[in-house]
Amino acid sequence: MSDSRGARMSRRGLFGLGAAGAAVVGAGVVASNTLLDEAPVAHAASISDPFPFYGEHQAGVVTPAQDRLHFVAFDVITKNRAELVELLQEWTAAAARLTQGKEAGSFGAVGGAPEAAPDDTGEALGLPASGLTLTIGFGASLFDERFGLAGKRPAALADLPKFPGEQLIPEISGGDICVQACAHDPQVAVHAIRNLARIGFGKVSVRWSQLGFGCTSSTSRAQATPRNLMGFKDGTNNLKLEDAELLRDQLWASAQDGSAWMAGGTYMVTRKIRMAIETWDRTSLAEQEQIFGRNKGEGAPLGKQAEFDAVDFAAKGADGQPHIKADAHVRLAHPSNNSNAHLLRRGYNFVDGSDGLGRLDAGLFFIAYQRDPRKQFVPVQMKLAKNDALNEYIKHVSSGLFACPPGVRDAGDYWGRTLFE
Ligand SMILES: C=CC1=C(C)c2cc3[nH]c(cc4nc(cc5[nH]c(cc1n2)c(C)c5CCC(=O)O)C(CCC(=O)O)=C4C)c(C)c3C=C
Ligand SMILES: [Fe+2]
Repeated sequence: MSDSRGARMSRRGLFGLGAAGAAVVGAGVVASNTLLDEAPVAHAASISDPFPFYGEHQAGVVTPAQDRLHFVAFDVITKNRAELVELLQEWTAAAARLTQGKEAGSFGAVGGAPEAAPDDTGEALGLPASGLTLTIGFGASLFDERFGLAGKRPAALADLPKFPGEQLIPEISGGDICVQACAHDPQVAVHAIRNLARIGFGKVSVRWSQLGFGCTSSTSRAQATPRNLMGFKDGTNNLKLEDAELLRDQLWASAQDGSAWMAGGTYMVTRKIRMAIETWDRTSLAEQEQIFGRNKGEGAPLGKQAEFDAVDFAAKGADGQPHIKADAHVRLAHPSNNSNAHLLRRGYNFVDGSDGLGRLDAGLFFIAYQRDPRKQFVPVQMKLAKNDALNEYIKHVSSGLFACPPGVRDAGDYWGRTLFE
């Protein structure tokens, strides 16, 4: 393709920042990271700004959770390993551009030859980076015989067991490769996934995807805790980007874990969890609060006053009963009752319309990152599935487990290089 009309154009360069008056987010701490910093993510100065793409870890994990999600799982349809590697390289180049507020390719939506399909789809023209992060993960099914990866499947990528009560739909579960796109503008997140799918035409096909809004977990102490669709603050006792020691211990994989290619990476579990919202809405406030073990207004542990007061599972009320019941969600999920297992939760609300019976098809698209799901998500979820009072109101319908490789170091690197090298 000729470059004659195609001077490099960015969304920004062409159409201006469009960021005037953008809200300031976080605590006003400006992103200051450089390549391969130990703590790669700070806070963008505004919700229009970009987060760095290159670094030791992928962005989109400890990055302060953005408001919108477009998550996609692909099946790889090419059987050719070289073609798959080439696609990962093309995707990486596009992701490096998109996350910085540029178009997917150097010609862009309108700068290429008129007789060729544009190398950007155009719907984000004029929009800023909007805090877009793109995070890739590899599912267990990629590690079969097709690409010679069978010997490289990490032990931590073991299939999840069947949990009591789950009703998984295979068509919206699993996948060879996933990409999590998070941004403050839904059009920017959707544009990114759409362009990755376009670039992957003939090599991958979309298996399933999910839109989300109103991040349901804060991942930084500078963020206010958001609320889930049950109306409760969600993410109060989440792993946060400021917890450096816990992140090293509980989030990032190391070479000593057994798969050297995953050093600096992490494991992502996704669960689409439908809520019986209409039933929940007819449940008394007192019962709702007992189910979670926190109050609805402040998000304080029952028996305490403020959101971040320490939980006391031994404390009892005047009736001699524990403030936080045996089957309360936070009692069952708390690290102190789970061999100190922590999760970095980064989920989103979803409403996929209604079900034709007058009920909203709504819930939580749960996403959790961790160093080893066998020691973290699996035991916690097994306990919840068996005992959680919340189970009366929720149903797990989709599941995913992905190994998210380390970050892309620089423009010569690509997503998954350590796996394919
Ligand atoms: C297996 C992991 C978890 C699933 C699945 C899950 C589903 C789920 N959670 C909420 C709402 C809340 N969860 C809260 C706390 C909390 N949840 C988990 C794990 C899972 N939740 C953990 C590890 C924790 C932290 C427990 C603690 O340390 O105290 C809370 C309280 C506020 C908070 O700390 O985030 C709420 C509210 C829903 C609605 C849901 C499924 C639909
Ligand atoms: Fe929870």
